[in-house]
Amino acid sequence: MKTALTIAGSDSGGGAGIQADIKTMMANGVYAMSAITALTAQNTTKVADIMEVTPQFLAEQLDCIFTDIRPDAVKTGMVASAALIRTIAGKLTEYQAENIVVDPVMVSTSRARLISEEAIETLKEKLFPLATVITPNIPEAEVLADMEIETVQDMEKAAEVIGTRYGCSVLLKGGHQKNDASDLLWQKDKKPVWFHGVRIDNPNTHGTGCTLSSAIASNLAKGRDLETSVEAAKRYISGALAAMLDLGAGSGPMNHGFAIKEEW
Ligand SMILES: Nc1ncnc2c1ncn2[C@@H]1O[C@H](COP(=O)(O)OP(=O)(O)OP(=O)(O)O)[C@@H](O)[C@H]1O
Ligand SMILES: Cc1ncc(CO)c(N)n1
Repeated sequence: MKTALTIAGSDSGGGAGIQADIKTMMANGVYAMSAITALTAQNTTKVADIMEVTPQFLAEQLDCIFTDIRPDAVKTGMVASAALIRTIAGKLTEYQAENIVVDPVMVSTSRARLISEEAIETLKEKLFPLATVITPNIPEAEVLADMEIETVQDMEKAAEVIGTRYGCSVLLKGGHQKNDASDLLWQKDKKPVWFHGVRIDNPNTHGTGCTLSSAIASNLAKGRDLETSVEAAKRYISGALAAMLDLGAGSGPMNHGFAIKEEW
């Protein structure tokens, strides 16, 4: 069985972060492992508190994982501080990790800030150059490209600016667009590719970013190329949203197990 690792924060509400990642990896047919960067006390309406692990403890988790079950792909999510990002970059380099998907998580769906200003700089400098692909949403891409994004043309420009600036492929997610939910993949020396998605009328989108990046990592772990992996991930997230789970008082989680039968 192929294996995947998520390096991210725990969401006590179960819809985003480590919990979304593990559910997604399992549903996509790979063995899931996790290195936790922080605990969040969180539900569908708020992030009440955050407790980070120390860089040393994160390093110990990564050592245990890589010296035993080698991940075929790695996904990184919420990493709030520069010291933790440096630890991750160091360990991924030391173990020559492959198929790395970096989700530059900055703000939760419930609008809580999940990264410090200083850490954004470290993310750009240390982690982006190691990434097979980074997966910013529109607000994150605006920060990374220093420009406003309103139109499809703006998305194409921003993806090119980010990819050229940081030397990695970029999947600019269009979940925050008004009309559709199409994502753009920019790769060096290739034509940009649009992955067209129909906007599903579902207000429960907690954890969509975590889920998409984990589904991409799962497919890369299975040996698929980046374009095929994004296409499969898009199908998976559309299915999870279309299942119309409705839990919690805020923007609720998706049904990650929509394709799993309930009875055995
Ligand atoms: N209503 C929707 N219908 C269909 N697809 C959607 C919808 N909302 C988001 N998506 C898709 O979900 C994926 C994640 O995109 P999005 O822009 O929501 O990420 P995000 O903002 O990082 O998520 P998060 O809310 O976890 O921070 C993308 O493939 C996007 O196109
Ligand atoms: C732990 C965690 N990671 C990522 C997100 C972004 O959705 C979140 N809300 N919580």
